[in-house]
Amino acid sequence: RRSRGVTYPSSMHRSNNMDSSNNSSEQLGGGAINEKQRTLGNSANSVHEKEESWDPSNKLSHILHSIVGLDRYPNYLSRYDESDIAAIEHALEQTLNDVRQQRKQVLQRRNGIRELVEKYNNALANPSAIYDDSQASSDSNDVLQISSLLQPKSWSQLKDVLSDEAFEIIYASIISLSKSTQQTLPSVEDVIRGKFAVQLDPALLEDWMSQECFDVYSFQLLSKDFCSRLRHTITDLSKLGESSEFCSLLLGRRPIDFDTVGLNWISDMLLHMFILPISRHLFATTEKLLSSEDASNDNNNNTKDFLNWRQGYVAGYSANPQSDRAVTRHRLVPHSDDSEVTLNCCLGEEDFEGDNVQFYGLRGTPNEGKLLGEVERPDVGRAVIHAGRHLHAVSEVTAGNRYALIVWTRSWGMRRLTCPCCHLNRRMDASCICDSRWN
Ligand SMILES: O=C(O)CCC(=O)C(=O)O
Ligand SMILES: [Fe+2]
Repeated sequence: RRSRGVTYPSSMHRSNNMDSSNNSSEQLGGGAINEKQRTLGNSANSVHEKEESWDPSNKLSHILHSIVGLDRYPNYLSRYDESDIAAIEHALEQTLNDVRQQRKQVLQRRNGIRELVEKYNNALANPSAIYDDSQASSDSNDVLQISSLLQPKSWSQLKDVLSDEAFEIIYASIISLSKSTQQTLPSVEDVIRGKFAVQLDPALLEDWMSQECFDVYSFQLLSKDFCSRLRHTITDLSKLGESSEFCSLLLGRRPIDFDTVGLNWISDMLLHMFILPISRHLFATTEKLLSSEDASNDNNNNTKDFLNWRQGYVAGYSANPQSDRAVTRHRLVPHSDDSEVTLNCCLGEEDFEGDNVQFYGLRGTPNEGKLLGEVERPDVGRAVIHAGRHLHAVSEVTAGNRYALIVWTRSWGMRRLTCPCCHLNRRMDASCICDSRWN
């Protein structure tokens, strides 16, 4: 397999040999993001490295140059000799093969997880059925749901999910907004799905939220009971996932994605009720999600659209990683997320030790790479919210298991303006090669 990006040197953050390049997502432990070694410090893949050959299969920058060239110039390939053209074709074919292979694996895995969840639901309804293969499964076109964690249908059911503060703030804001616009109180379903745009008064945020360090804020979000039910559901699923019927799915060996296990409502709820309205005040201008004019205009309703993609999952850590408890890592190396704004809520367990979330500054700013602060062992149900480009790490867990609910969000509107590198560094003032002005 080609090795784009694996030539970086190890740094102080990567002294543990658990992070060696063969640490794929199927192995437990360590703190790697994926099998590629990445560092916060100077990369060897810099102008100082004298390795000058054209190698689009192994150098990401070379294949990116080809793709941009193909898009920009007519007859772009005419400037290459035949073997160089073959090298581009080969590199793109490898990428296409990666897409095809991953697509197949992703679809197979999702179907397998659907069966697993259906079996789990059957077992909840009839505890002796867990090993009974004769159970009829539901129609695969049904919306997948987990019967122990159904989407709240009423405001009083939502109250059981959220912390008291979070519920009061959301409920009061929705009542006052529907009164001022003379609408009837929306259904919880409409708010969860984003059909009713929640707006939060900045004065309420000031009372509710604390600043943990530069550009990182924390607040009570979920009820302890809900966190415990979610944790148990995740560990029950991963336990069933380790049975011989399902172990090839590697369910508890990777962070468990809410959409694949029928818990998509959790990601939707957190996006629409909290991340969007909070980001409008805290991140809209710094993360260039809205122009400063739009951000200060209270009547604009862009809030609904400015973050329009989300992925929610549970990440588990332990001193003793175990796939049947969905605790996959010891720690997590410094990284930025492929997200504009990230929410991270502590789910417990109650007695873990270590696992502080450390913040190392925003990419593209003078503080990049400097340790700015740490969030130590928050209360269960307490969340932090930060820009995805804020470098962060999770220190080693020294006792117990620790689960975190993570939601990543993106703005495709903003991402259409820049290439990934300008995007990550928020270089919106420069004319990016993706911008139509660039010629
Ligand atoms: O577990 C955490 O607290 C952070 C996880 C994280 O940074 C991530 O999944 O991107
Ligand atoms: Fe992260």
